[in-house]
Amino acid sequence: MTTTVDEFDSTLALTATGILRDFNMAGVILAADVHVASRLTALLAESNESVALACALVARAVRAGSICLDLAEVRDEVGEDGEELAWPALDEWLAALAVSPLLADPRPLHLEDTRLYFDRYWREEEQVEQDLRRRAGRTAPEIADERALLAGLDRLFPGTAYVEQRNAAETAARQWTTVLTGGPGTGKTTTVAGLLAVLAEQAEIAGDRRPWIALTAPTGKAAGRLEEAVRREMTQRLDAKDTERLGDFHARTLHMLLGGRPDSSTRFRHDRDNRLPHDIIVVDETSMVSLTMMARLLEAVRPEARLILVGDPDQLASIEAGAVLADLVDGLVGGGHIEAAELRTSHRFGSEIGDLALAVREDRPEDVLAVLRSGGDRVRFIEDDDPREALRSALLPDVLAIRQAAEAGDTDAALEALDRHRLLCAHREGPWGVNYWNRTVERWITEETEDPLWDTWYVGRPVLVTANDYALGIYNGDVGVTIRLPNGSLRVFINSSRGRLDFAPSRLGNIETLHAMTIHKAQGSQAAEVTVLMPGEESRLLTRELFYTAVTRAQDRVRVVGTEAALRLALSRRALRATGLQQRLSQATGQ
Ligand SMILES: Nc1ncnc2c1ncn2[C@@H]1O[C@H](COP(=O)(O)OP(=O)(O)OP(=O)(O)O)[C@@H](O)[C@H]1O
Repeated sequence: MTTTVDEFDSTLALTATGILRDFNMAGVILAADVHVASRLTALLAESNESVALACALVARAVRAGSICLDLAEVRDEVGEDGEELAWPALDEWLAALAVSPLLADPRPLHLEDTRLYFDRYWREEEQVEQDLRRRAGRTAPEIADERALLAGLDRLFPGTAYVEQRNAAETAARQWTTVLTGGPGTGKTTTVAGLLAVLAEQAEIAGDRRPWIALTAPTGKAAGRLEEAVRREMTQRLDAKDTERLGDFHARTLHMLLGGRPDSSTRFRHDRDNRLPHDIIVVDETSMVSLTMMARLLEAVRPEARLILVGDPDQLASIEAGAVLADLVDGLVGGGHIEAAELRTSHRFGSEIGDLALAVREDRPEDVLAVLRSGGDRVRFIEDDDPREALRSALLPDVLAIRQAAEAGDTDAALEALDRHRLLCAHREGPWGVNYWNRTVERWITEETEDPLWDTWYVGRPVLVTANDYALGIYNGDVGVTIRLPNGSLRVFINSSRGRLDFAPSRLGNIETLHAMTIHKAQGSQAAEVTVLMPGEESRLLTRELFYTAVTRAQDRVRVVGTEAALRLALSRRALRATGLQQRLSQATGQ
């Protein structure tokens, strides 16, 4: 058999030989993975091909968000693409690794059972495990006045409607580390606000100063939402005394809380030698926190500070390596180190979106389809493999409303129209991708308005900020609109957690057009109405977590566009990430 090699295909490593070449040609590993393996094996004079292959496969695993490679499972996980390849037998593979210079000091790789790690992730995982075990092993925090605690919980979470939240708050009040989990609208923020009030009351009773509280989240957008939601709870539900006890606060990104350093993207001003001064640290959207950030946070939290990790473990995990929240639920709670604080009842959605989300979480595909097809107001399923017409009629009214308001210089109306609707795509490129749909919407605008939109910056261009810019005060996930000022010039107005800011277009670097957005980027944000464009069945991104994350971005209405086959496929596939944190935490003694 002869194979034609496309020498311009950047995924192919033209210099690869032997087993690396075979795996590369089959599309299992990319050129970048081959380079990592070749460099490491050359540096440490390792000639065993199966070790080189293991190296390349670890690089591949990390690219896909795993912390490590499970050698016992990789063959199944690769599936069809690897069927014809000469995989090493597991025992021989492990034996070759055991004597490899790559696993001797200074070891770039670590082997733990059948899990193979790059050193950095192995160390981070171990640090996270040990810090969590240490925190869980401390004597429980003292309650200044038991009766006042119970009375406070009853006051802040009254009646049967709040029982779940009351119990979660009580659990959290009695431990140093809490993982507070729940789907969207299950009252996580309400629980946090009530818990903070109870803890502040306890501090007052004990004669301590007002607790120093940090509210934080992995993205600026999520931090902004957290602050807004806690403020809302304070004004709507807490009485004046509780509010006064809590004092004023601002939510910040984890980067800002830990204190970014110009010389490093993975090290911060606050660390084990310079701990955070706070007494209570609340982290929202913990599903988006990577292993590296969790490691940095845990080393910076004082042992006698409470840590409350809030999130939804069914959502997509961080785009960086790790699936920390799910591991904490399975390992820290499942391993019996701490008590669970889980919220299950949705209070926000009309029941249809709540029912849909629950059916996805609980893996009931027939019910998912039944809710989607029930013909209700809030959930619609447009079963079409050519979504153009459906999307045009769904999107155009809001797109034109943004444009009209932007032309008239009405920033409020333009930003309000922008928040009404999001088109979410799984991919960036290709026919189901954000780039294609951004261009398509722009073409529709041209057809409707006869404006050719020659320039990148046009009136009504909605934008998404894609990187934190501390100098400008805008953060990854912030959104804005390009407005025409009375003098004819264009100015971009962005809703940031620092308030509404405006800029000349030329000052903005990390920006994308926002007629469509990837589901990954939409994590941590919501819109009144969401249209989810399902990719074709061949999409590798199609997973249950992706679909769940997409539909739960909607506050009032969700429209799913795609085929039943694609939907069923998504529901049947989990976004698997190999990590060892859960296993480590589940072991009785992990020291
Ligand atoms: N026990 C309850 N009974 C009725 N309504 C509630 C209850 N708890 C919370 N709510 C209301 O439900 C909505 C969602 O609550 P909250 O914002 O606390 O949920 P959440 O889990 O933080 O949501 P998300 O993560 O999706 O932002 C809010 O409007 C809140 O006031």
